[in-house]
Amino acid sequence: MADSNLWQPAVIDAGQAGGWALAHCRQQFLCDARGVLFPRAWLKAQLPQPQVLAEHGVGHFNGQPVFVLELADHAEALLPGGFWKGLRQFMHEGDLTTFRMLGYAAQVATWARQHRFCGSCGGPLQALSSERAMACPRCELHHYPRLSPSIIVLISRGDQLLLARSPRFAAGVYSTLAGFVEPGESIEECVRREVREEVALEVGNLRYIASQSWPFPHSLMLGFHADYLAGEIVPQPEEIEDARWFTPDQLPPLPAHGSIARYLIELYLARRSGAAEPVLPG
Ligand SMILES: NC(=O)C1=CN([C@@H]2O[C@H](COP(=O)(O)OP(=O)(O)OC[C@H]3O[C@@H](n4cnc5c(N)ncnc54)[C@H](O)[C@@H]3O)[C@@H](O)[C@H]2O)C=CC1
Ligand SMILES: [Mg+2]
Ligand SMILES: [Zn+2]
Repeated sequence: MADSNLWQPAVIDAGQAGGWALAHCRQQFLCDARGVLFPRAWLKAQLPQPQVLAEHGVGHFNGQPVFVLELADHAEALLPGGFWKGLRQFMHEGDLTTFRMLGYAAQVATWARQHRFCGSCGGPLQALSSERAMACPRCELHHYPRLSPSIIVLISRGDQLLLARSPRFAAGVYSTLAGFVEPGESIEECVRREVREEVALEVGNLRYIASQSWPFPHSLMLGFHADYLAGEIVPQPEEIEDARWFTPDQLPPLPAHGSIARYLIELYLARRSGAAEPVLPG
């Protein structure tokens, strides 16, 4: 279980001195033998100035302020004994408090990297100290962190579950269907559209189950269960390599523990068999 008192997100002015620093670049964090948090003044003294594209206060760890530095590239020589470690690896290692802190810092840092200039007028942006936003002094537009709502759905037909493979998955792994919400649609419409697009089936009786922040790089997963209504599976070319009905006693390799995909599958199996329900971390 994550200790919610140990890590608390907050907006902190980067003009403030002291605290700890994280160094991020494209979903990876700089580490050394001591870990991922560095004394901030010390770390900044090690880094050549042009390396630091942005700096944001992201919250408090154990009561101390934490800042994230977005670095231009993955140079390891920046730090004696330094190496880069991916956000996914932190997730797999299972230290939930650290993963929540790094997931949040990665989203802020990625957004900061991509919002140094105003997308409307092209002028340089400035961080606000009152809220998490980049403001344009020239045209007064405020740019907020980017979130991409995405649906994820477990479909069942009697005793069977529909699971599918994307070519991006690890060998052998099958998962629930997922996809980004599009402008103008409700999340229920999104579930029906994604299922139609990816496997050409019709589903009904949608039940919202749970949500999960998915910082790869900025998704918010909205998890559903749906019943099969009609159709034959036709996998979407390019997106879906294979999709099949599986019975609970013949399941393929499943997505990683901690993912909402895994949770939706395990929750359904637990409810069917009367076993203890799994817990979605977060
Ligand atoms: N936490 C979990 O258990 C799982 C999370 N996911 C996440 O769900 C999200 C959506 O799943 P996919 O099947 O990849 O989506 P999808 O079925 O909509 O297809 C992906 C395609 O959508 C387009 N796209 C990329 N970013 C977009 C955005 N922000 N808005 C709209 N379209 C975009 C691209 O063409 C991309 O190839 C991804 O972030 C994925 O990592 C997916 C499965 C499990
Ligand atoms: Mg998809
Ligand atoms: Zn502007």
